Amino acid sequence: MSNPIVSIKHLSKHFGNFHAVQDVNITVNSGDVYGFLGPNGAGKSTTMRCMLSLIQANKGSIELFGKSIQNHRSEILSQVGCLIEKPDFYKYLSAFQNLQIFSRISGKPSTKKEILDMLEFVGLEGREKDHVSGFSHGMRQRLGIAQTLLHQPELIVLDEPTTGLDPQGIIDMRNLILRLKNEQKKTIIFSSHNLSEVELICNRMVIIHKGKSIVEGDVHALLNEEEQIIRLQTASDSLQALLALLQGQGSPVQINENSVEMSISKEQIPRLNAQLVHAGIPIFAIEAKRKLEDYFINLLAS
Ligand SMILES: Nc1ncnc2c1ncn2[C@@H]1O[C@H](COP(=O)(O)OP(=O)(O)OP(=O)(O)O)[C@@H](O)[C@H]1O
Repeated sequence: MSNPIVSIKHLSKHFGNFHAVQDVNITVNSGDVYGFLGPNGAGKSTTMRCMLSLIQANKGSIELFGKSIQNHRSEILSQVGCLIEKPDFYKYLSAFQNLQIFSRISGKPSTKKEILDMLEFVGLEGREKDHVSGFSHGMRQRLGIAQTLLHQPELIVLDEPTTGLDPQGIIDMRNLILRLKNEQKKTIIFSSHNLSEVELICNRMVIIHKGKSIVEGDVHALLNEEEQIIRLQTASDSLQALLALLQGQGSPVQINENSVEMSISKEQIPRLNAQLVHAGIPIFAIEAKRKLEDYFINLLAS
């Protein structure tokens, strides 16, 4: 197996007495679209900042492209494009002029054609001469991505790139990330607090909660678990009959006045359904959630 692009081991970062990140472990391989998933304040941005050496970690090792960020900072960062904060532009200059200035500052000036191609790639063709002041939030985010790509980095790091975007903007951003992976063969790390977003575009992910990496791995392996949580809703006067029928089938998670939540394997669900019909127990709804989904929803609530 090839060496990981990013290897973070036992990373910790505190601000005064507050432990923002504690013993986080992350491995990102070449070609991954890797999701940092976690609720607000979980420690995603802090982990990214440490990873890019924008802030100093207190403990742990961080290697990108097989080299320590501490010892090879500029060499490593020349291969990374990042959008960590809201991108800042010269509002009264055009999209083209902004990219031209950034590419000159980066020390690797792009040609006119390269800048126009980049604007086309992010879906801003035809808007290159327009002032950024007239751009929507989604257009600015895409221009921000164009800026991160100008120096042809191998790794792209995006901190919550869909936050604040309207539904179309979110779809555009997701498609752009997938095109970066498929057409440009980039490795992408992005953070989100939305499980379904991570599921849609990532092949690997880590869940970060209260500064700790809780689960890391292949998105489909983590989400397509056979074990499910189902919620059966019945009439309150049928609850006892329902509980009696469920005895010995899976393990109850929660019992309410007119519903039961239980953990059960996927293939048991049709048989249970048939038994409920046969016993004449009125069921108003059966909802199934994957265990990780349930787990993540509980994390958000905690
Ligand atoms: N410079 C700082 N000084 C003090 N506390 C900080 C600092 N930066 C971050 N924190 C705290 O560390 C915790 C983790 O913050 P972080 O921004 O990494 O979370 P996040 O997962 O990216 O959340 P969000 O989705 O809200 O951006 C938060 O409680 C935050 O208030």
